[in-house]
Amino acid sequence: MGIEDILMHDESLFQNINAFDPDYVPQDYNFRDTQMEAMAISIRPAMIGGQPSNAIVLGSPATGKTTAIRKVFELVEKSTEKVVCVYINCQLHTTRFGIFSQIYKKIFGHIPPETGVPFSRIYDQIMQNLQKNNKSLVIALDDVNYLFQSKTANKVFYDMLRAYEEYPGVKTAIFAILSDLEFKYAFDKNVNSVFIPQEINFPLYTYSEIEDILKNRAKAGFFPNVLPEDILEQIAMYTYENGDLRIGINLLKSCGNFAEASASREVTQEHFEQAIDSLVSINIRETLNSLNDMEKDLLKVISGWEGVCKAGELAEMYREKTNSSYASFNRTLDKLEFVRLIDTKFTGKGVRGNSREIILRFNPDEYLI
Ligand SMILES: Nc1ncnc2c1ncn2[C@@H]1O[C@H](COP(=O)(O)OP(=O)(O)OP(=O)(O)O)[C@@H](O)[C@H]1O
Repeated sequence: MGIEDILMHDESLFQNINAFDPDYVPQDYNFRDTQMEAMAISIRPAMIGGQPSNAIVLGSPATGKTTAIRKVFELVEKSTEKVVCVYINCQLHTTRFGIFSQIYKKIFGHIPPETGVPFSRIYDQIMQNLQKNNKSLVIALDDVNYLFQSKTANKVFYDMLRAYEEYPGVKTAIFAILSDLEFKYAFDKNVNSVFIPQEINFPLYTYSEIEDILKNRAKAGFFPNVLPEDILEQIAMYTYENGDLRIGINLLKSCGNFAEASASREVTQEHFEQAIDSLVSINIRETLNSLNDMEKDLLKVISGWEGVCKAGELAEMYREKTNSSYASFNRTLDKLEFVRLIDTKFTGKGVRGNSREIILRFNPDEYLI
């Protein structure tokens, strides 16, 4: 059956539409060998009865951290039963109980009952099991900054890394993943003395790496000849400029959807432009949803501002409203700029950037803050 027949048959341009899903694990996973090797070096001692080492995994969103860790964990578990690897998303699991429940589930095959069982019992069962079976435990805490927000970071790190004191012979390590590069973490002393991580950096992809990754993804997702080379290049350039690979993967998918909707056999310039338009509004909405109350409050003040919005005047008004410090105002403003909801323009005047002009990057009438 040729491509024409296939298209006539099910009228789809997609060979595998799941290739664009967030949890799709690509077969070709290039450009991250160095980082995956560093992870393997950290875990390797545990495979021969030694102590695995801790790591901080740093990189902007969509630089491949989660995928790399999942791949390494899978390889480790394939080659030994001596190391238990658990991946935990800290946006979903923010409590000590929630996190150890995930570890418990990995070891015992089911989540512990949510009521009636104290944390200490679950913890004890996990550690006893590791001790008895002579297994090490390596956990990846993705978006670990959420544990600091919920004030559980110190407890969780302490429980994990000092387990050997109460359960001699138990070997544990943490891979802490951070995609908010601005985030400065600080632990208590008793955690600092046991959490001495090696740093594993995931740099932003270059243009040609992005193009290569997107080309492979398009190959896995579309039938041949659906995506012309020049559209791929435009998608790669847009992705590179926005610094987020997920945008490119989303764009591929929506280009395909727009092409299909207009019964076209290939993606055209018009479909690409439609895809860009739809993407911008989805992204802003998602970013707005992810803000905390303080960030939303500041953005509301900026949206309602009449005339030119200067940082100094904004700070005063915001601080009056919320009783917050200059430092927290600046942090919040930086965050809004970092997520690209605002731009700040230096005018060269004023102290400490007080005369910076704040410019909204979206139309506030179209979105609910
Ligand atoms: N080298 C690569 N090759 C192919 N696909 C990749 C590569 N790196 C990242 N991706 C894809 O980009 C998307 C984001 O990757 P991933 O979730 O691993 O990034 P991340 O750094 O953990 O992001 P975040 O910090 O936002 O959680 C996924 O769809 C993944 O498949």
